Amino acid sequence: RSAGIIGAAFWRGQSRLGVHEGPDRIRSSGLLERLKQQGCAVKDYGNLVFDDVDESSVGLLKSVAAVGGANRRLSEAMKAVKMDGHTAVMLGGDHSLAIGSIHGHSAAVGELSVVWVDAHADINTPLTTYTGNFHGQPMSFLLHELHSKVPVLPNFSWVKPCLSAKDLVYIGLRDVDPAEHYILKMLGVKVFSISEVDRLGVARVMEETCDYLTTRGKKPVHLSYDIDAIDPSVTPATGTPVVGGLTYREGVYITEHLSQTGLLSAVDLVEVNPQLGKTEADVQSTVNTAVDLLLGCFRRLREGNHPTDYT
Ligand SMILES: N[C@@H](CCCCC(O)O)C(=O)O
Ligand SMILES: [Mn+2]
Ligand SMILES: [Mn+2]
Repeated sequence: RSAGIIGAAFWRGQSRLGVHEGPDRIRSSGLLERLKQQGCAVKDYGNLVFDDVDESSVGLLKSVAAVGGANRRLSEAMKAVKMDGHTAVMLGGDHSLAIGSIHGHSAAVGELSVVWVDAHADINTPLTTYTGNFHGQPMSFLLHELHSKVPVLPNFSWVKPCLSAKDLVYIGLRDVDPAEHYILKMLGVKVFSISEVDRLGVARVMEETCDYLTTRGKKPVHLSYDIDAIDPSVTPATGTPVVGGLTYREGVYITEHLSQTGLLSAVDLVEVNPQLGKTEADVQSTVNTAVDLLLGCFRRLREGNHPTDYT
């Protein structure tokens, strides 16, 4: 297995400064070295350089052209990493980056499944959002079923919907807007909210997630992991924390399980904001958890591991 790392130091999908420091902070905590130590080949594609575009708003929508431009650049980069044969790792940056990440992944592999691990559904449209923050809207640009609900926006005309609602599963939802809840119900999207995690346990959630996604054939899986899915007591350094989240153990189990399917083709790790930890320990706990989640995506098991070239 090999990992292709892309840093997307982008924050204009939301309004709290600092999330652009995520990629370098995750790297400096030893992600690449730890991946190599566990037998994974690693290629670091560095941090994307985003053109300066006007950050003007369109009505409530903030930094529209900047978000569209950054995601177009990311989409091109993701496609290139996948064409190079790696499992792609996109380090955010805010969750609006999932637009480019999933779009570029799909440009390389065609049809894919998405597992979205998050406290939030991020499925507002530009017309239902009440904050204007694009990190709450990425899914609306990606789903075929919502295409007619998304208005034409500057720097977004390159985005082509690339995901069907039946190929999407949410895990960890606990802060969903009414409009989002209506959309999820209307489209019949598969959701394992935190209540289902409580009711079923994470092992059953993952079994059902994988059964659901593979009934119509095995597609490459795109795991979009928002660090705020994890409980804020573990990962406080993030922009939209919500109490009652996944434990560290549940969070890592999700990645161990998906890694063992052999279908994991790209991972986003977003919304780590080093400026939002009250203490350095808060930041380190958040970043360490992000690194451990990513290591779990590349076959690290908590039971222990040894080099495959041992007999
Ligand atoms: N639903 C809220 C909060 C979104 C949180 C975004 C995060 O999950 O990436 C909004 O639309 O602004
Ligand atoms: Mn979130
Ligand atoms: Mn999110």
